Amino acid sequence: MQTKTSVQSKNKYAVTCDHLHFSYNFKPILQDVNLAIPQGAVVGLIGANGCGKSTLLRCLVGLHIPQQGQVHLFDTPALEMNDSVRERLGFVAQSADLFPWLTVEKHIKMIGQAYPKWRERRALELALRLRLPMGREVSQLSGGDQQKLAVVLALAHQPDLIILDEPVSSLDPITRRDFMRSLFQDERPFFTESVDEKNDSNTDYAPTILISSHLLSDLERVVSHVAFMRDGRIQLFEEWDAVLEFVRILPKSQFNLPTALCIADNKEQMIVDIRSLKNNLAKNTSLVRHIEDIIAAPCINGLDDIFIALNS
Ligand SMILES: Nc1ncnc2c1ncn2[C@@H]1O[C@H](COP(=O)(O)OP(=O)(O)OP(=O)(O)O)[C@@H](O)[C@H]1O
Repeated sequence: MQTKTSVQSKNKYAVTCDHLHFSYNFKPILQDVNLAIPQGAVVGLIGANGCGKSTLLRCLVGLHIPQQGQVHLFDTPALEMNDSVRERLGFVAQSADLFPWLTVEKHIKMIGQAYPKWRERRALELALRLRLPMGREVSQLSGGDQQKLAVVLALAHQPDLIILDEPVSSLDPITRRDFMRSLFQDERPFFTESVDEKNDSNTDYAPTILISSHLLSDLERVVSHVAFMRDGRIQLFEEWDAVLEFVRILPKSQFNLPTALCIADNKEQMIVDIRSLKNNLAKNTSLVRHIEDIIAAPCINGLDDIFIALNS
């Protein structure tokens, strides 16, 4: 399983975003988005409908041009991506971008011609494992099968950065579980497992993965990091283990801390990180009285807890 332990180095980023702003027809969608995703991280991008997740992902891969700010993929500006960076990227948009008249098998064979590192055999294996009907044209595939094919195509050139925009939204629960296991929970990512390629020199392949999904229980099993968006801003970007250990959701009726000390708040609750509260103890005497109770407050149970607190 690829976990936070496979995050290679905090100093090496697969993706950085600096003060990104994006508007549709003067309507601001992304507002001062900053992100630095370490290489090897598996990041869950989470947020309510319409908060800007797809827009952000499209800015990251250079499909949208931000009005302000910069995106870098492996230190190259996204808008100046050359073929060598493009080959390191696998992107699956929310609606699959496929040729309706081509079969599954033809897609796998044809798309490969554009990539020097294309693993056709592995792509065929994954397609079979996901029970894709190889001889059927895309126009006759279900929405879920189209999603699966788009992911197979995005992974087959062994990209170093995989960006998936709601890749499992049309899959039934059993297929979804198999699919997530194929991608994340094997000993190594699926594409390095092929028996006939056991001697492949690239056995440490651990791509950086950014995946947006509303299926939070699926995400929390596989992510090393979480990025929560609200109203076009990144509200929280953190290692998932650190969130589980240090984040508390507190009732305002019991604790009423200054908003500046919170990650976010709603009418009834505050989301806090006890590490930053501890750093502020010297400046805020009322905190001193509360800090032990705050530390003793229950940890969060899952991504649902934060999602609900951020969006209620
Ligand atoms: N082409 C467009 N023109 C104008 N507005 C758009 C366009 N595409 C998206 N928007 C608006 O931008 C906002 C963000 O949309 P986006 O698709 O990025 O949200 P999202 O977080 O991915 O939502 P969801 O979870 O529903 O997929 C929404 O208010 C949406 O209506």
